[in-house]
Amino acid sequence: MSDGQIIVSGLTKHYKNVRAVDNLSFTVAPGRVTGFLGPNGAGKTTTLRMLLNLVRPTAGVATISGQRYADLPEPLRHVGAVLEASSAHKGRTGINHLRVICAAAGFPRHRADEALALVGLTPAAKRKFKGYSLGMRQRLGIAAAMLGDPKVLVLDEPANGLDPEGIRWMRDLLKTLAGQGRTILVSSHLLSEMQLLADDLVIIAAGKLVRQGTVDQVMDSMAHSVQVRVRTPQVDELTAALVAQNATVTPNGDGALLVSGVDAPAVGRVALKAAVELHELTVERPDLERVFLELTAGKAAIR
Ligand SMILES: Nc1ncnc2c1ncn2[C@@H]1O[C@H](COP(=O)(O)OP(=O)(O)OP(=O)(O)O)[C@@H](O)[C@H]1O
Repeated sequence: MSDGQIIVSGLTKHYKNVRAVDNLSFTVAPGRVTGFLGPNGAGKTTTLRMLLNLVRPTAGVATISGQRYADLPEPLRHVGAVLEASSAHKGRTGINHLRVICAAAGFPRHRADEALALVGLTPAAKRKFKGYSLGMRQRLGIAAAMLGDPKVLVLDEPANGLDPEGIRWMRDLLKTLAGQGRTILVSSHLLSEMQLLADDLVIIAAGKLVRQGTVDQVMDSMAHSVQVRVRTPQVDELTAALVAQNATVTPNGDGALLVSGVDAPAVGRVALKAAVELHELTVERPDLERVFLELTAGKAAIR
């Protein structure tokens, strides 16, 4: 029951004419930060809402630690969720907002202080919510989700509105929580964010799974776009030798060559065999932004 694994299996949600989520299956492991990534309208929020029993699936099932959310004996102690920017009674202080939730959920009152400290809001404990910045509201939302000390944390676009320092803070917090063995599932439509935040990625487009794996695996799955950057004083000899091995060679304009179709060791071997001197041999990995665009292109029609 406490393993914290999330399993999404054949999950489907149809609204009138829209297949918001379409036979989606993936797993989320405990002890890791999983980025749930997709362009706007891909179906992320709908998926998270089905996971949390807020939307009824048309088909399929989502379980947390082997049970549907609705069947978890103490859901708030098992799963914390931040689905949109935290809202609270405007005149209430941050600490009182959390104490009210503790009282309603039956959590000990001291959890409010602990959760506020966890998100670094202790100095603003007695300030009213209406004076909180968007970043502070996001932090308060996470504090509220953590009140039950949950094994699983689900966050929908938590970095929205955060400045770079706020995003850094969020990354450190989520990595710490994952390091404690918790399952962290965090959605975003922004790649740059996920590149910083996530260990694993689940990428969806138009309600369907596009890729799942570690950040590195997802990158490697796009191996055809990996290029080898090479520099040599014998450009013509090396180009001819590589082309003979079916590699594609493109001058980079700065004196270097970009080679695709063969990996870096192969370029080294070809150069050695052709007695070509190398001054540089590096792997140019595509950035996640490019991978993401390639993966979701054409599937992410604006809906
Ligand atoms: N209650 C609803 N009724 C009808 N269509 C809906 C409803 N909720 C979502 N949709 C549609 O389902 C699709 C997926 O929406 P969803 O909000 O899950 O995507 P998302 O990936 O979270 O996108 P965003 O990042 O823009 O929030 C969209 O086309 C959306 O318009």
